[in-house]
Amino acid sequence: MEGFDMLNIDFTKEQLEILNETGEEFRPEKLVSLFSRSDLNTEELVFILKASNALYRAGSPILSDKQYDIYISLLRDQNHLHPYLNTVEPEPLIESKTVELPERMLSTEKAYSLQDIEKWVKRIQKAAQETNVPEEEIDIRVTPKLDGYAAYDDGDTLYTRGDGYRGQDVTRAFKRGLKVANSGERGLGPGEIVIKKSYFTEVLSSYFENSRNIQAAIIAEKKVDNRIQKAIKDGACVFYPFALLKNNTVKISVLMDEFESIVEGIWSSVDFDVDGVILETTNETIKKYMGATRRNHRWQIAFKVNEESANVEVVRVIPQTSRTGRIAPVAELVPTKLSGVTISRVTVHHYNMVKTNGVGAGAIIRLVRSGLVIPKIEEVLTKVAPDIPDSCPSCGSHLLWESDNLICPNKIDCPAQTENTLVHFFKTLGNNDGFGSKTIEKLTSFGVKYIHEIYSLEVDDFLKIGFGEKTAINLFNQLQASRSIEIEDWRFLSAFGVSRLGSGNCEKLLEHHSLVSLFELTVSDMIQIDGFAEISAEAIKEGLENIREEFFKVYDLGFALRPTAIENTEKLSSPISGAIIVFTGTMIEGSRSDMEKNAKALGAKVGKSVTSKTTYLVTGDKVGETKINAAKDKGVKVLSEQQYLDFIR
Ligand SMILES: NC(=O)c1ccc[n+]([C@@H]2O[C@H](COP(=O)([O-])OP(=O)(O)OC[C@H]3O[C@@H](n4cnc5c(N)ncnc54)[C@H](O)[C@@H]3O)[C@@H](O)[C@H]2O)c1
Ligand SMILES: [Zn+2]
Repeated sequence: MEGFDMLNIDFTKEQLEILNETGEEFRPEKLVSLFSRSDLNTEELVFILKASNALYRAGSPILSDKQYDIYISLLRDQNHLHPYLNTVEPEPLIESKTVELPERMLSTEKAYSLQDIEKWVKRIQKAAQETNVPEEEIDIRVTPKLDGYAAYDDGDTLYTRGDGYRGQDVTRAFKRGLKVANSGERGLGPGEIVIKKSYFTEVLSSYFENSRNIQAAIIAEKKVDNRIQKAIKDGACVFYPFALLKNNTVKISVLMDEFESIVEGIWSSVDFDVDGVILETTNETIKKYMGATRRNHRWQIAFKVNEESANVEVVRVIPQTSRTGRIAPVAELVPTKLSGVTISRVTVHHYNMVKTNGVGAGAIIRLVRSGLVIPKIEEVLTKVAPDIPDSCPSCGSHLLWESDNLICPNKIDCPAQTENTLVHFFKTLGNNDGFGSKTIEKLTSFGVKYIHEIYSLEVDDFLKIGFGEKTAINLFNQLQASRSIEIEDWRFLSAFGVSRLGSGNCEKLLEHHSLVSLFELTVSDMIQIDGFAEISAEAIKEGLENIREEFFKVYDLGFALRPTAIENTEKLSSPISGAIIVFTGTMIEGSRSDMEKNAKALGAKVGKSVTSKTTYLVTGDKVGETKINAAKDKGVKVLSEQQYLDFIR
């Protein structure tokens, strides 16, 4: 059967113990015999699933996720109503007592291919049609799927997911010093307990086999190991609420076109174990309409990939000078097939890696490709003495080390840097054709160095440089088009390729300041804006200073720039801006979720339950005296729905 040939059926001592402890009759010999068969009946499939789940939850999986999910789909084919498919796979109990969860916690539907995602997108679009939601209003939020221990924080109690309805009280984890990621507050609902990958590798990996063992220890009743206690104190273990996750939210119409780069970006956006990405629509009407099965939300899906790896020989490592002068080491490989495509080159992180890991001709590396993601070097199996260049392959300048990187310091006339900067400009604008690396190479060989010089070229000039007549006219027309077709001002700015000014940061800055005024910002202006730390603000300021002259030469040519909307000032001037509000009880004038959304739009934060940090408790109908008094005791101001509405109006 496909996907099962690499199955490891030697049980470890730990796995045998786990199977034993479940108290069920999961005999290892029976499992082994079932694993080798492809004609399983329903009962046998469920046996495999239950036993594998027990091993997986205890931190010692016997199957890969893909293999497990194949068994799930076999069971679904035989009986899609089977109870095992309609529940959340249970976690082992840490102690016997369970408590009801404040909100149901579900599993997710899985997709392993683009086709699966396309089908899901179609279902969302259908739901949108049926509820009269225009296509442009469907946003898809993409977040990393954290591979930790699922938990729920209502502000007072921390719960495990349990069976999705009832979990266990593990508030003790917070008492042990566990923090909420991103210095977030308590009460943000569902999330995962996770451990920083880098910390695990550097500090814990010689003592613990995997991070799952540690996650389990953080919430366990028994005393925590000193190393784990230190990891908690160091902030390496955190509870990460999904609400705080870095996300990429895109219109549904562009999702499939940009799928690879979105997945790649999100997959590597956190320093935690990630086993996929979560896609979900954020439109409340659609969410409500689609609802959930007993196992998963229909408006959410997890994209997972099957990882493949191969040991590959390096032919040589070629240095390539990038736009910023960084020398990128590119390893040429003996062509190797991996997840269906032939791979013949892979980028090594930086030259320090080449040096310390001995990547050079003859080295053997382990190459991993996770589904669509670009392959990467997982490990260097056989090191060799590497070749470290000392001069720039493009301009011959003497290279300098700057932390992990080799840098060509020749900012002014290194052809590679010039070419890549120009290519980057036109590629980022994205509203023109023809200025790819071949054209740019030709132009620079004639001494063109700057963007504004390209814009001064006439048809005649292109002819003189050696372009054919048709191409010359086309290039000239494309230049005009690139100025008259409207583009967002953040895109225009990011086209200049200032380090740390990718499109995201450009947009964030432009939400607070106009394009031209960015050049006058001080570091302290910049760090007022959410997401800018001092170091990046300094780098951005320096970067802007470096492009100032060229930027204004280009800007003055007149582009059709669409300004980014400046952040809503209504938000900042509203009476509840910055307040933390909890809504409770049945509201009369509108639904509670609408009120919560409105409060957020007015700049407030909405909490799930009252803590000493809460500013207001807004009470609807039928709220008990005890609840109100408890809030007052915590110093929280209590408002009735009407008082609250008067207050914000
Ligand atoms: N290898 C095995 O033997 C084995 C056994 C059992 C289960 N599994 C794997 O686990 C899956 C089912 O387990 P599950 O239900 O615990 O997990 P899941 O893979 O279905 O994921 C659902 C969970 O993802 C979490 N999550 C992480 N990041 C999130 C984000 N950004 N947004 C929303 N939710 C996020 C949530 O806690 C949610 O409960 C199986 O499909 C299989 O892949 C493997
Ligand atoms: Zn150079």
